[in-house]
Amino acid sequence: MASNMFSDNAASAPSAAVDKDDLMIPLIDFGPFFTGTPSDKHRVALSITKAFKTSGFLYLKAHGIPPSIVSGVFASSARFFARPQSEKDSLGWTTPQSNRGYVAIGREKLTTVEETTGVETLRASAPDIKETMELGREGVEGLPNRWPDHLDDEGKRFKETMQSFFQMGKTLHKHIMRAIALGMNLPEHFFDNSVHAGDNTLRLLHYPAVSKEVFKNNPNQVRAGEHSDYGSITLLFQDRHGGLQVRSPKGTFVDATPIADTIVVNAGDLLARWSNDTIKSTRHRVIQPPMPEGSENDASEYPARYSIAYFCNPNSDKLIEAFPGTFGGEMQAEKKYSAITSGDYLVQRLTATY
Ligand SMILES: O=C(O)CCC(=O)C(=O)O
Ligand SMILES: [Fe+2]
Repeated sequence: MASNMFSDNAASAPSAAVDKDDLMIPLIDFGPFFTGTPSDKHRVALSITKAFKTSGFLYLKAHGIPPSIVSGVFASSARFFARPQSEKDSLGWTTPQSNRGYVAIGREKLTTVEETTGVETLRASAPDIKETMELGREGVEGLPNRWPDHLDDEGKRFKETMQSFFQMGKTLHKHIMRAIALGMNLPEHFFDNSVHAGDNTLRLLHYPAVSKEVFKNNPNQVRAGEHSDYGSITLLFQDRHGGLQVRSPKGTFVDATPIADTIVVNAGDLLARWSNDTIKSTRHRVIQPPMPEGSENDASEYPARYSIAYFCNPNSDKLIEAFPGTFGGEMQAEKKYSAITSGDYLVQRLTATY
């Protein structure tokens, strides 16, 4: 019956988490992808793929990582950043090839400027006000993680917590890639062998409390500069303070306000390239959070913010070139990019920003 069909569709349609200046970011329930009928699964896959093709961003709930695990990772991250600076510096990030270790405030400048000289100028005028800890896949020859486990018991627990969370992110990446495969009319397991290594980066971020003066005195000041992500997809866990903004088709920046127990998922440049630009990698940035109404407005500082960005990547040795259905055919679309391995591409991009 037509009316039933209509109400079924209406009930299952994703709601808009953000809808401003032609930027629509849906909130998608991933649950039915795991437990629903094949048609539920297909419907979820299509809404995920549609979001990646339009805004490049979505919010995901029922993604399979329990909220208690996420809060444990946030707490462990906060304790890590509260360590003395000398301890953190002893675990410092070294090379783009490794991309592992602690990155102090001002070291990385996220930007859209591809040339290193431009990055240098920006870094000098308005460095990102953030510190990060980058954690990679374990067991890669010559590229060890910089764990604090030799420091104390807390350091040992940090290592266990992050290793276990790393595996959860890897699994979620696989499931989202399966949704994309279905949504792009490919076999569900099409990407499995391209992402199974888990060459991902778990980045813990801490944006320290900052005096309001800092932003007032420098209009270019941000917490993290405008950029797009480099890999396949990013799983972003935010705390309750906002500040993340996504660039709209109109060129404005629109708040991606935190929604409890959801993650923000966005497509990265490698997925855009892999999909022959049918999927969008959208620019975003982090600014000072909007201040809540009331007494906090009088505070002289913006509060600290923590986030967790789990950058998913194809296997390092995977040759990335347009996948089937995104070139040729009726649209007569050309392959827009030459093939490059995921590992080489990421090193190129990281070299430009550090
Ligand atoms: O902290 C955030 O909310 C976003 C961080 C981010 O975009 C990044 O590290 O690539
Ligand atoms: Fe990002």
